[in-house]
Amino acid sequence: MIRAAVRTPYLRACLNQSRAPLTTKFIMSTRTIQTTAEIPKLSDPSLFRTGAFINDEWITSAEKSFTVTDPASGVEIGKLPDMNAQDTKKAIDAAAEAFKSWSQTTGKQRHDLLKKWYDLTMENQTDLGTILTQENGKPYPEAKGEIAYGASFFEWFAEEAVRTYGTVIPSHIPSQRFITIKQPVGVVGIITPWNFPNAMITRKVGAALAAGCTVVIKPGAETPYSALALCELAQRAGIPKGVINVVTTHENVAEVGKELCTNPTVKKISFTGSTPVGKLLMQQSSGTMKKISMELGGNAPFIVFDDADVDAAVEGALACKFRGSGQTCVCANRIYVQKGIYALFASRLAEKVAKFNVGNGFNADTTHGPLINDKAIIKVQRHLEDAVSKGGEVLTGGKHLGGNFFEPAVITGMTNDMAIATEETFGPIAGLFEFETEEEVLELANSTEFGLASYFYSRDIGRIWRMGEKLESGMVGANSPILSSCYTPFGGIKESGMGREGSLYGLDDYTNIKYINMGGL
Ligand SMILES: NC(=O)c1ccc[n+]([C@@H]2O[C@H](COP(=O)([O-])OP(=O)(O)OC[C@H]3O[C@@H](n4cnc5c(N)ncnc54)[C@H](O)[C@@H]3O)[C@@H](O)[C@H]2O)c1
Ligand SMILES: O=CCCC(=O)O
Repeated sequence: MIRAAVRTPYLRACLNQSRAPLTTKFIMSTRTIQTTAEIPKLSDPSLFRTGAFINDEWITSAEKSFTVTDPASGVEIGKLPDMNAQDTKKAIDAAAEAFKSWSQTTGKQRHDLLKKWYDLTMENQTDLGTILTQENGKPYPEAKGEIAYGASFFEWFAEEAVRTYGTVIPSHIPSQRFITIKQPVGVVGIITPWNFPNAMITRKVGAALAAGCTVVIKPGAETPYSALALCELAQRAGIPKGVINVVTTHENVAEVGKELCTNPTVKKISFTGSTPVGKLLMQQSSGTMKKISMELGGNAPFIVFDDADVDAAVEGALACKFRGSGQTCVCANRIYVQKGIYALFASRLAEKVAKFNVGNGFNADTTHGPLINDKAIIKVQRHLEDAVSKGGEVLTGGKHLGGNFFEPAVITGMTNDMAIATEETFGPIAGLFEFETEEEVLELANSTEFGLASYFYSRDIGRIWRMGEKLESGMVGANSPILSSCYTPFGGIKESGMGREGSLYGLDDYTNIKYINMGGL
């Protein structure tokens, strides 16, 4: 148990002379957090697999192994083989062999298997949620929610598997006819992060398998057990040998990644993670001209106009900024609030954030879990200290509570020279910037190399259209803080990546269009 008192000494009466008087008060909080908890027993312990999964075999030994730890307690969860380029090559070969028959199955056959996988995932939702909370730390209800979200991609893409329609193109030459068909690209290399250990995999693998591709997955080293549990269920669903392979690694990640990107048998790389790693993988893949999908970092603006429903905007900011303790690529990073409601918004937001219960994700009253590791703690501390050193004021939170726990914070008086203005925090700090006009905030919102998600709150229909069209991001939430679903296209522009996951577009990333010209008629 860790106790932390947050004492903030004073409040400026106004943010500065020209601004509206600030009625916001600092929120004093004394938090007692529970870092340990009883972990529920798995009703099916065989879901906790202790080996990598290659060609339908569980591989428990390698030259080296790595340890996976519970980010809440620091307790070791288990060890897994730290695989290398040679192991990766074996997985690629297995996937290539399996592709020969899997690519020839009908859409209906793939539908049935994906649907079975979906059913098994939902039947085991609680156990999968337990594994996920243990390795990622997110609160148990949120983890079980992720399992349902992740499974929805199996269901959606099962239904899409039977709809990979081609086209008939009206001919301009009497003796010829033109058609297009969609074909699976081949073996896909999939690299995913730790923040959604289940859903970041399912939305790629669901689409890949539905299209007729086979896969080699490299999950986040912090959260590999969720990926392995999915493989156990895929095996039970009857998905054939070699169609899904998981290479586990930590220390050898660079060589495993390089093998996936340079091996000519792999025809596509689908990556979710940071922009610098995404750029490296693109460079490495260029030699074999692979098809690429990149779901990369963000720096989402969250804009609240004077004409917004302030309560809805506060609730939206709470959900959008603090989901997964701020460790979500689509989390609000820069919160812009118009001058007339700045103080009101700040005070209401801080009041709610002060009531969050930080702790071990398995405790029933925990609303926000730990960050993933000490690197994440160091980054949020750096962002907070940088903001404070440049004049930002912490209304609530901002303390390192020990271990990987950080007290969710609200900071006012944010300025554009602060790190949060340009860097993705990926943690629980809500920094509030004040603005005056729509033009000004639009320019600020778009002044980033990222373009994943943007959000705004307004009740002016003209403004809703204008902002929706002018914000430079792949996804925009207008009075809506959560964008993700299997039905809608997820993805970014600019340095947030390329490609779309989920939705009617999701399968396209895993198919090639072939044009066939039938002449001599
Ligand atoms: N756009 C999205 O859909 C989305 C979703 C989740 C996370 N993200 C982004 O991911 C980042 C946080 O995740 P992270 O810190 O795990 O990112 P990361 O880029 O460090 O790691 C992501 C994955 O890449 C692997 N990796 C790291 N170096 C590699 C290399 N040299 N070769 C091959 N693989 C390598 C990691 O082991 C992990 O599996 C944030 O920037 C976040 O915005 C984006
Ligand atoms: O972290 C990025 C993905 C989050 C989501 O799918 O909503």
